[in-house]
Amino acid sequence: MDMNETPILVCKQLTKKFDDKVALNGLDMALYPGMVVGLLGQNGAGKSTLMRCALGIMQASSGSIEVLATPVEQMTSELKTQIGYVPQQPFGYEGFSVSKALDLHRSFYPEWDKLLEAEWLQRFDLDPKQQVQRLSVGQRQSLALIMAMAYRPKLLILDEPVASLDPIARRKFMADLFELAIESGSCVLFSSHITSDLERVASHLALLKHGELVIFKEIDELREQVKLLKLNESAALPAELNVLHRNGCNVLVDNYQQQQFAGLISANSLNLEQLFMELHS
Ligand SMILES: Nc1ncnc2c1ncn2[C@@H]1O[C@H](COP(=O)(O)OP(=O)(O)OP(=O)(O)O)[C@@H](O)[C@H]1O
Repeated sequence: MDMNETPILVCKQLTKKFDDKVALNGLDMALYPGMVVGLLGQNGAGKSTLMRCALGIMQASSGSIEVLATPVEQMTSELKTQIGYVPQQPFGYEGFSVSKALDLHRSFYPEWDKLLEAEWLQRFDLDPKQQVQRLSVGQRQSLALIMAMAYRPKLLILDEPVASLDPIARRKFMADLFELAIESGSCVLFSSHITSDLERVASHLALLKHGELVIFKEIDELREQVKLLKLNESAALPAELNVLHRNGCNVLVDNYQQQQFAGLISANSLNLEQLFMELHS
C-alpha cells in the first residue's frame, strides 16, 4: 500500500456517545488502498459503531470522518456505490431466488463484475435457483458478501463477515478477500473474533478497548514491537517504552526495540489471542 495515495477512510477524533455511554472515544485512524484491517475488540468495544459511523448510517457525536476525500455527511449516491457493507445480520430479498436477487442488486452498480459474481457463487456453492428465504444463515451471509464485493468497491466494510461460515468456506473467503483487496486496490475493514483468521489475512490490526483505539499497527510490526516484558521487582522501565497494560511485573509494551535494561527478565512475543487476553487481564 502507498501512504502517499489519498486515504480511503480518515477518522479524526471520532467520538460517539449514546446518552452517557461513550462508545467511541477520540479515535484517529487513516486507511489506505490495499490495507486489510482486522478490527478486534470485546463485545461492546465499539466495532459496529465505528463501522456505522464510517458508513454515515450513524452520526458521530464529535470529530470528523472522510470517505474517499469527502466528509461522510456529504457523500453522494454515486460515491456510495464505491462502498460495500455487510452488516452482522444481513437481511432482505425474501421472496426472490438467488439469481433474481442478484439481478436486482446488480442493477444499482454500473461497475458490477459478472465474472467475479459467477466465480464467488461457485466458490460458496450457492444455487442460483434457490429461494433466498430458504438459504441457511451461512449461505445468506455468503450471498450478502457477493453482493457487497462484486462491484469491487473501494472501501469494503464487513461486520463479522465469516461468523456463520463453516471453516472451509471461512478460510477460503479470508484468503480470497485479501487477494481481491490487493488486486482491486480496495481497502477492507472487517471485524472478527477469530484471531487466527485475522492474523493470517489482515495487513493491519486495529484493536478497540472500551471505545479507544489502543493498537493500530501493521501485523508484521506488531509481531516485532509488541512484547510482554517480565521484570523483576526493582526494574525501572525505560521512559521511551509505551505501556499498553501492566499487571504487576508483567508489562505489555507496543514499541519494544530489543532494549536491554536492568531488571528485565524476558521479552516475549505474543500471538494475537495471547495479546488480547493479556490486554484484558
Ligand atoms: N443504538 C444504540 N443505543 C444505545 N447504545 C448503543 C447503541 N448501539 C451501540 N450501543 C452501545 O455502544 C457500545 C458499543 O457497541 P457496538 O455494537 O459498537 O460494540 P461491538 O464492538 O460491535 O460489539 P459486538 O462484538 O458484541 O458486536 C455498547 O456498549 C453498546 O451497548
